[in-house]
Amino acid sequence: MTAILDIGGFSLSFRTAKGIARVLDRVDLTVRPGEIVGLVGESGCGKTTLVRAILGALPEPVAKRGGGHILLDGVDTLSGGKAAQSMRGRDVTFVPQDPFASFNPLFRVGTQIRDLMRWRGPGPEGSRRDHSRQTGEAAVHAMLDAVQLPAGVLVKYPHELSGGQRQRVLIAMALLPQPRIIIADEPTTALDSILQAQILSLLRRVAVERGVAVLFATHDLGAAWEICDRVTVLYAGQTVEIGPREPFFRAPRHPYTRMLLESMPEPDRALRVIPGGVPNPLAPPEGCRFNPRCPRATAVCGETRPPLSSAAHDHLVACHHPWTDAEQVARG
Ligand SMILES: Nc1ncnc2c1ncn2[C@@H]1O[C@H](COP(=O)(O)OP(=O)(O)OP(=O)(O)O)[C@@H](O)[C@H]1O
Repeated sequence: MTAILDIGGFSLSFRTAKGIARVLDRVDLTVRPGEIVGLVGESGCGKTTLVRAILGALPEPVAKRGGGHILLDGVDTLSGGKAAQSMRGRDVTFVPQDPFASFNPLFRVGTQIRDLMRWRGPGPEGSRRDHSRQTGEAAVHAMLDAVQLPAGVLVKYPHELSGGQRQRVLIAMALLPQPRIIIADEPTTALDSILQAQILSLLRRVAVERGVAVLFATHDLGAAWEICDRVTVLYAGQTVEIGPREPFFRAPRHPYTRMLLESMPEPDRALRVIPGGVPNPLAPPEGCRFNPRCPRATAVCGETRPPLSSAAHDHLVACHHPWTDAEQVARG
């Protein structure tokens, strides 16, 4: 199936006062139509930078594009062309991390939703994009219903809603333009764990019902397990593993993925941490960027970057010494 989002060999650096920060290094990632893909990695691995690049919202002129491509439905999102601009907020929408900062505190929620509909709502009557006022109102009410909010939220100010309600409104706003893909950057980080689970299952349900694809950036593997069909792991700006949810969590191939999974808190087990930290992109290690922290690293890992290669069906890993099936079975 042709990917709705196709990122291949994409590199990006930032010019800083201290030199060039090589933040993304030949990243690969795809999202197929209707699919929910997790973009996972520790803080500082480049998730937000990649999300901004997909949205065509990089800080100019400090961001410098390297090689590779980001194609959204075949359109280069960083081209600055009309096609890329008109996709933003329509074919691709965004659910941000902080639900409060994303609203204007001076206007009622309904006003902000109607403004969005005016600029990015569905178009001519009968088409996929229908601009008529009644249809717009009906769509807003249907969407509030889908995210389980009463119509009364429309007359409230953002500060009169709870964090969970604000995030539900933002999900409704991301769905209203009938996008092909929603980009969600840590959408539940600001919420407590019970609300997080509720919002994630809501996001999954409404996306699946409407056939909308989701790219879900998170540092939380538990959250990825909750809602994703596939997971892509980014480490220090490099794609290290891509796999379907079940085999990915049952038999991770990359040592980083495995250690990331082991570092998830579990009852009756001491917390395990990955020693060291994500490298500074001003001076990243040669070869595989995880090699200084990796217990399986050998000389080749510091010399040559391993290509992404097939580990199992639809499961790719970029590692010179990936976990094998036999090792997974022996380790349990
Ligand atoms: N405008 C910028 N100029 C220079 N460096 C930047 C800029 N924006 C991000 N970076 C650097 O890029 C790297 C990746 O940051 P990014 O925010 O994309 O990571 P992340 O995985 O989203 O982390 P987090 O989960 O903490 O947001 C970091 O080292 C960060 O300092």
